[in-house]
Amino acid sequence: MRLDRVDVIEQASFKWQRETGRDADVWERVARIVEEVRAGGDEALRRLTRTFDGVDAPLCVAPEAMEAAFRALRAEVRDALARAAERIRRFHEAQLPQDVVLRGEDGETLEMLWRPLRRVGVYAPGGRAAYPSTVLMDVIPAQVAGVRSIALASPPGPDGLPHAAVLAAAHLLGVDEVYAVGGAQAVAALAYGTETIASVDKIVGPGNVYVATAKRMVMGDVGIDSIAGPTEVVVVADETANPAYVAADLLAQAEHDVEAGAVCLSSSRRLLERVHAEIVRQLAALSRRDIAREALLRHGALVLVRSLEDAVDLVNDMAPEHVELMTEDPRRWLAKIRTAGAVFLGPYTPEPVGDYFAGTNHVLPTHGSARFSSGLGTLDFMRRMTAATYTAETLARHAPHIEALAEAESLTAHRDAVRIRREELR
Ligand SMILES: NC(=O)c1ccc[n+]([C@@H]2O[C@H](COP(=O)([O-])OP(=O)(O)OC[C@H]3O[C@@H](n4cnc5c(N)ncnc54)[C@H](O)[C@@H]3O)[C@@H](O)[C@H]2O)c1
Ligand SMILES: N[C@H](CO)Cc1c[nH]c[nH+]1
Ligand SMILES: [Zn+2]
Repeated sequence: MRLDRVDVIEQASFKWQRETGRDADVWERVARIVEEVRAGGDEALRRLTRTFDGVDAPLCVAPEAMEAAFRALRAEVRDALARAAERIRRFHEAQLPQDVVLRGEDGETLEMLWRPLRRVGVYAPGGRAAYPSTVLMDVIPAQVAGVRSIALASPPGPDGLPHAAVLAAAHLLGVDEVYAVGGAQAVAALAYGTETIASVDKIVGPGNVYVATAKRMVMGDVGIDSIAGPTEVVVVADETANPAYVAADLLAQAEHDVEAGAVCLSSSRRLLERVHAEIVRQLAALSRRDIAREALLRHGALVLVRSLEDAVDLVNDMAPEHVELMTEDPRRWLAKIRTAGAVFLGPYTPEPVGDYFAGTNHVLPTHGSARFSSGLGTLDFMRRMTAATYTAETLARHAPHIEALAEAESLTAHRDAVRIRREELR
């Protein structure tokens, strides 16, 4: 999006450019970091932290430092964190699944049982901003799911510690294993382990393009939640939308990262022109205007669509992290949205309510990955396991069919494992 003159583009010429981390340069850089950590352990982590964070930081954060950070937090922030935590916990408790138990007609019992993961690594970003809210979003669903072992990684600031508010949030939630390490090196350490950091079964949490790329790279050796990279918002607005609200919400995501994306789709040229004017006006007063401006120049757009139907089709193709519906009857359009991380309805649900307080999770898939993955939730910290119990009668009834299938696959030992019992039962 250009900011020096009104810039509204037609739907036909809109192509959303997103940095995926797939480009050779980022991929190679991250691959080198991951290999360095695998080969060099703690020593490599310290070296990489010096390079990318510019500090010599001890890896482990002492519980006293977390408690001190919690005590030093402004009372209203402490109160807001506690209230947000309660709301997030409530919504994630409501997501706890039920086991399935099916008693079959031949006497068998078939079960699908949910089990918490044993140990997870959670990432709270900390490069361009501090994310105590992400600590809540990462940790609470894990706790609700019943995960016993949680390791939190977040990059150190100039004092060698993760941001004080991140430490305070960890203390509030009772997380006692915190590492001052960030970026791709943190993901590699959690995936493969070092002398100090024990490897985990799954890594969750958002981060910049290096974090997101490292998660892609270690996936398979450990589980990951989703590709939760630089944030994105698409606002679908009609002529009833307030241009100042639309502009404010685009800027709210643009201020995260120069790689953030912010797009408004509307069938009203007049609305888009007014949004542009509002962006220029509001941007000038932003504390992070340099980041937001760069993000808008690279990944921002005001797109004139033929109709709101077309806007929703476009949303489904883009599969953005966040969608805001600032239209008349937003529920009508919600019903047609199939691929988005999270949707915010109406003029009084700006996306930051979800970032901080509503109780929904703000760790969400970006870069089109909402086509196949979802935002973080309680189920991400659980896995399903099936169980089957046969009686002698069940086996006797099913044996001929199992044996026939085993023979069709030429797996005679399979057949015999059933036959040996059947013969004994005769
Ligand atoms: N999708 C989501 O759910 C979600 C939620 C919250 C935040 N976010 C995103 O998280 C990101 C946070 O980014 P951030 O940068 O502030 O913090 P970050 O913690 O993700 O990244 C900081 C780390 O990046 C590494 N790094 C920086 N420059 C590097 C380079 N040139 N080469 C290799 N490594 C390098 C460093 O190790 C540093 O510690 C933003 O893009 C934000 O939009 C996304
Ligand atoms: N909008 C970000 C990605 O969903 C999350 C966040 C945290 N703090 C503020 N915003
Ligand atoms: Zn945000």
